[in-house]
Amino acid sequence: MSILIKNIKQLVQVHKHNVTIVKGKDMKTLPILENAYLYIENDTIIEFGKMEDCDGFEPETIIDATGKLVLPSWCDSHTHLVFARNRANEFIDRINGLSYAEIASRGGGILNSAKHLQDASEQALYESSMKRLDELINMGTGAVEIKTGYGLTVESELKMLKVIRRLKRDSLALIKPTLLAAHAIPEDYKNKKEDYIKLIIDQLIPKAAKLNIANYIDVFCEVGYFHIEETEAILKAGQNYNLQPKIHVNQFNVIGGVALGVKYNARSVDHLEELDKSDIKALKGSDTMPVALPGCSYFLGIPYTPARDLIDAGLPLAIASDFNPGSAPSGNMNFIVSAACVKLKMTPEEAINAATINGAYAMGISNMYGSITRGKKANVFITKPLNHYSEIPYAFAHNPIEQVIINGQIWQ
Ligand SMILES: N=CN[C@@H](CCC(=O)O)C(=O)O
Ligand SMILES: [Zn+2]
Repeated sequence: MSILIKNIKQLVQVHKHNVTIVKGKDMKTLPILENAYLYIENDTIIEFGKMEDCDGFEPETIIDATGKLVLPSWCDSHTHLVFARNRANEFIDRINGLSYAEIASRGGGILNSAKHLQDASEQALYESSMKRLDELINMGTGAVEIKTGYGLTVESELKMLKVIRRLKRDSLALIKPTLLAAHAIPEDYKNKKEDYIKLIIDQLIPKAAKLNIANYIDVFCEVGYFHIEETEAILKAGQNYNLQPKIHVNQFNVIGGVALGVKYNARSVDHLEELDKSDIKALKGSDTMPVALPGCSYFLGIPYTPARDLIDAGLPLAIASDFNPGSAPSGNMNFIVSAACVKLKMTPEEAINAATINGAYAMGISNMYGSITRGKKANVFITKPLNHYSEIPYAFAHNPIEQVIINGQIWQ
């Protein structure tokens, strides 16, 4: 299969050399080629350039992109897209004044999702999750991290990992699985949290490792969930089985999760709605990607991650959807890019870098995804007619996408 996309108004995020992370001031630069072409063979980007140099190709398919833009697909590095039921009832409760914490303390929240997931069959979960994943692909996402964390028993956490494995095998999107058994304290362990942590460390992590079914280990490091020492014990156990940390930190409270993540060489530290100077200091010079989740701030009405403080300190930043039934029931990365501009005060260039190269970095895949570079995977989308890439975040909540090419295939 070979595809030539020609007459592209703007080919966005084009790099001759393979850039795998963009930090600080450099995030303001988004390289583009105007009046360009892109040539794809099988699943790989082979060539790109200016239209005047578009010569000698004999593609099976030609797409005329006159007046349209081409971007690398969004890389969504933080989702919980495997779940059994939505939690629209909690949405109403919050409108009527209950907080996320109050809903959780009444047995709602993550425990509510766990109850339903434990009762659901692997097949039913697979089918509903695949539908959600296809919806994300339609909206321009080409690579997705997916977490467990609604199982909360050995059996159900493994069931989630098996669902994610099937999605990974069957979908054209690139999937990265993360074990998040430490997402909440299950009802049965309410007064014996240490036993649940022991179960994760002694049983679940070794079993998941034996099945070779997860890349990352995650913990909801937060007051009322898992404190620093507990998080550290779980990260250490994961490290023994080559599971790199990608952790939930600083959503509601600053308790030292960022520095802990850096200490364990976390691939990313996610949320960061609350942030202090010591967190920025800890991140400086590390290989850990900070990740903002503006969809969660929007939906819960909590502060937005202070992106300017991070970027202006010379750090990189990724943005992700946090797609989940409780705090962010949308996986639309076009909206996330827009929210990053409007609410996090990121420029369109910064937001697009954060949702492509840096999102890919936060999944450990930026050598193959996140930019238009020769040899990288052919995951791109073609927009509807637009004059400039800044019109994507500008027209918030509109769908800018006309056509998706994923893994070198035209997505219908
Ligand atoms: N904060 C922890 N986990 C999810 C929410 C999960 C839920 O409410 O179901 C998050 O990233 O926002
Ligand atoms: Zn999350």
